[in-house]
Amino acid sequence: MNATTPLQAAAIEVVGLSKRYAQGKPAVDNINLRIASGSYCCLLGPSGCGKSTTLRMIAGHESASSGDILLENRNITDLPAAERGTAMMFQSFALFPHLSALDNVAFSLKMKGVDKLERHAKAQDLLQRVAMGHLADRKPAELSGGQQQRVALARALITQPRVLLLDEPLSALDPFLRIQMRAELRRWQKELGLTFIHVTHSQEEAMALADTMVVMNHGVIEQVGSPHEVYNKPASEFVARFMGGHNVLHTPEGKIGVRTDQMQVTPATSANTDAPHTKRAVITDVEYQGTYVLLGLQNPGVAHTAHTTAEISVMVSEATFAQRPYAVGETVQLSWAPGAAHPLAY
Ligand SMILES: Nc1ncnc2c1ncn2[C@@H]1O[C@H](COP(=O)(O)OP(=O)(O)OP(=O)(O)O)[C@@H](O)[C@H]1O
Repeated sequence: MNATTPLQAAAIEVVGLSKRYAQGKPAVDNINLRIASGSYCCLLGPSGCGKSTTLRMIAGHESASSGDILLENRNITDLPAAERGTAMMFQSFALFPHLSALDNVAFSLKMKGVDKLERHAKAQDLLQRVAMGHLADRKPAELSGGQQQRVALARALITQPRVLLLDEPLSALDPFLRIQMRAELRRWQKELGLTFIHVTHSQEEAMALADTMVVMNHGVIEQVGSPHEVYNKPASEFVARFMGGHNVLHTPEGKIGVRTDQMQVTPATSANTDAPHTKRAVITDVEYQGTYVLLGLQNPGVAHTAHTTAEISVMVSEATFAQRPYAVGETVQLSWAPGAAHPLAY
């Protein structure tokens, strides 16, 4: 699939990019992608889908088997990592524990042989930019998670990258900190006006952060779009199921996706069978979730045991459910507005 973001200039363009580690299907299989300059792009997909390999090839930490990578129209495919104009921020920030914030930020300049006075001045300047100037002498263990993230950001920025690459930067954090940190990442990206490419396996994280989501599976791109587009119009059964909140139904017109909150439940009557945009189903689970009740349903005639998993889920508001509660075993009629059904390509 060709994935293009029109109008804006591309910071990164990937053309026919593949990575083959061994015999068999490539880890990344001939992908095409344009990432708009100044945008927040999330590469998303299940474990093993090829998202980290894609990021590592952009970073120059992995060679491409074929294809090209362009950064602002410059072909960087075969350049060493340090000459590409990209920088990487790793999982849980990967700061050196024995170095101060200042020395962590100055580290890559030290490796390049920049003298101490100059590298410290540059590092201090960057720490000030991320509101950490006053804590430059602290070691990572003496900083909060949020402060560590800002040091990691300053450390990545010291090479003046055009594109910042983030490999699951939040995955090792506890859930509360993760939500705080992602809001901060998003703020810094907008403030710095840089292009961020962030790899995650979390749909929620990608939806919260991305201007553009790239959903990958088995080494190929399944869909590219804004979180709203991807969530509301999943292109394939995989995307609908991976994003969650959707039912995949087989209709005479083909496979469709319908959001679980856009299906209505009514008691089954003999009058309402077999109409378009409706389906008979039997309730197998009733889960109270607070503001809504989640009904699990199965096709009629399927034997229901403790091991049966619901084929269809429907969210009913608490108030609607209170007006007409449903019980396990009850046969109901599901219906949806024609506009709520999205055709799935495969
Ligand atoms: N160095 C390697 N040598 C051989 N195979 C590899 C190597 N790195 C990755 N792979 C394989 O390539 C495929 C894609 O891996 P990749 O790490 O890109 O996936 P991912 O989507 O980032 O997964 P995760 O979320 O688990 O990190 C997987 O099948 C993986 O086993």
